[in-house]
Amino acid sequence: MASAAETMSRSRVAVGCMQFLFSQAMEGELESLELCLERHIPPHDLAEVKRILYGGETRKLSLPAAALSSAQQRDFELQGYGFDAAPEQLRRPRIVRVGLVQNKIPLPTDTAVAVQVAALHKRIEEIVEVAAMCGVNIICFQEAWTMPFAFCTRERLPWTEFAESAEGGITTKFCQELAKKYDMVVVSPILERDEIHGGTLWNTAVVISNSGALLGKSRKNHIPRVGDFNESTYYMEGNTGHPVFQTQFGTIAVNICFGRHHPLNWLMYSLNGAEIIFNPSATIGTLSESLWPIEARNAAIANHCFTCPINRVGTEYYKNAFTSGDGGEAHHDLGHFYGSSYVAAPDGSRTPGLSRTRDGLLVVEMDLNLCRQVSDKWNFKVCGRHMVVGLMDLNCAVKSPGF
Ligand SMILES: NC(=O)NCCC(=O)O
Repeated sequence: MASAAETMSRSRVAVGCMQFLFSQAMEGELESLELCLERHIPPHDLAEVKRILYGGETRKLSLPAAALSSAQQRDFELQGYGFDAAPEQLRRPRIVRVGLVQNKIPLPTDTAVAVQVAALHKRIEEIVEVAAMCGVNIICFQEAWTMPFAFCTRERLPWTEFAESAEGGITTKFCQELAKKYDMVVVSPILERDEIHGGTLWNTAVVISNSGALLGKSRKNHIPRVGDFNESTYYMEGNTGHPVFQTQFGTIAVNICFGRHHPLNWLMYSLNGAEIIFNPSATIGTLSESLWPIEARNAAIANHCFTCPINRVGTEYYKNAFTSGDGGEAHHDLGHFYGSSYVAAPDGSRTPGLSRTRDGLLVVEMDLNLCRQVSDKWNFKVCGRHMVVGLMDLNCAVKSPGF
């Protein structure tokens, strides 16, 4: 016969699972802004609406039938778009395909840590396989992709057990295998435990070359202290500066989630040479959805580069209730992660977003020559450089008022 404690713990797990299934099935959320526009705007106005809202209709990529049917079987959305540049006399086009992955957590948050990580690896593996069929050269996953976004709870265990070494952890090894197998650069944002520096935690993107070699890492440099985003309970602002990574397919950088609210952050990655800046995120509708279409797109315009914001999807349920420290009721979830991953180009145009509710892979082909072409036209970065020099002067003036 089961003891009272066993019975209680079994029924708690059952309640957790039921609530998980409930939240997965009952979101009642708008599926996507674009589908809504397409459904309700008369066809003769739609092209003009898209031109005004998105900078025109982005070229649709024709993706392999096998990829489309695999995505359908595996229950995720697959969309593909292309950005072109003008032909040049001295430079060949520099065509690259990027893949953005957004996904729900496949298991309830109270499942054993190793089982959750394995399920996420499996889910990502099946999406990456489809990305490879679509000719993706660089793929990026969502922020802290190997775990639920549990920082809202402020609990230590079991969440800190999801942290791994950026250099030798099982997730980095897994991504190195994927990179080699598919000849693909992999950007893998994880919760990092830095074992050789006191076991500290960081929110880190690991960048792996298409050969499988580790190119380096970039740590989140702005940490939210807003609503239930209690991340500074676990880690502080990163200490890796604004690194860029030279890959076979272009120079890339990773500006993790909250960093997208800071225009100077994007500017620094871009001044260091980034042509594509990924922004793996975890954010919710009530907090940031009206900012989402603006910030990364504005960064692409201001810095003459491509930007790739990625957001997770779904509602993640936690067994123990937590509060927002604002006198409100204790609750069991952070809110709805609204997906809507997209790519913005330096000329200000952008792709439609992926779904607000479904797992998805966005494949985007881009000609990196567009970055310099737009830069030569608008020259925003020349003015940006003056801004940085100006700020440095200001800093000196404050430190030594007689300056
Ligand atoms: N993950 C994260 O930094 N979220 C904060 C909320 C936001 O930046 O929209």
